[in-house]
Amino acid sequence: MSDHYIKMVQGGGGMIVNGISHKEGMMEEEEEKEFDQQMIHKTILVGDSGVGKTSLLVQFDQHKFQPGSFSATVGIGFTNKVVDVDGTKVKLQIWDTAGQERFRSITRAYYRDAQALLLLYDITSKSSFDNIRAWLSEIREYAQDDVVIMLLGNKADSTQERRVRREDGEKLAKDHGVAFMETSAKTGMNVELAFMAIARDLKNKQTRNPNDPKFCLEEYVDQEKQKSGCCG
Ligand SMILES: Nc1nc2c(ncn2[C@@H]2O[C@H](COP(=O)(O)OP(=O)(O)OP(=O)(O)O)[C@@H](O)[C@H]2O)c(=O)[nH]1
Repeated sequence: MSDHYIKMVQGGGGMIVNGISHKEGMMEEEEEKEFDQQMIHKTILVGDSGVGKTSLLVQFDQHKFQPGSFSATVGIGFTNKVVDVDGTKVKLQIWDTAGQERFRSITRAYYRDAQALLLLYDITSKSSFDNIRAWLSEIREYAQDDVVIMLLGNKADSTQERRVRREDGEKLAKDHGVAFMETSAKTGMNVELAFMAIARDLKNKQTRNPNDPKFCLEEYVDQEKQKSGCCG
């Protein structure tokens, strides 16, 4: 799988991207047996450089945040994560893409295999928010028609530096028919919820009986946010 990386440091059995150790990308044979291949879902993180894609994934996977100097992702890498949705194990294969323009053609090549996309902007960066429309049209052009999309306004902990109002994020998401929440890779706010909502939607899509009511990601996200009493 290391071919998928333009530049990557191979560490003992694992993979290192941006100095952060990712879990072994290839599934172990034993682990693979446990999973119905149909239940492995490709999810891609996209958005401008610096919005916090790698940090979000590290927070979800390792419950860690590494503050300090920013090192842009080069190429693309992935992390496997198993989550439990109502007693069913769902495997998310989460691809962390490079936000820099020069890597866009690589990112695009991964869209068509993606079942879900987490599209991030940084609430302290107006330009990252303004670019969301362009990201969405690119996604519509290259990804599958039924891809699950969630818009995330990251760095919600940075209240002093906020440049994008939550209402504006909500409106944009609504206009494009996608789910929305604000997250913080730093504090962990809504990080688990975002990935769990995606996993639940993907699982429901797959196991749904034609007579069951259709799962609505946006409604589910809203309900969960209310339950947790969270604003984001
Ligand atoms: N305060 C705060 N800082 C964050 C958060 N998420 C990421 N950062 C910081 O933002 C910078 C960029 O984060 P990355 O995760 O590397 O961004 P990226 O989107 O992966 O960037 P590319 O790899 O270039 O596409 C780093 O300095 C992080 O520490 C957050 O939720 N809150």
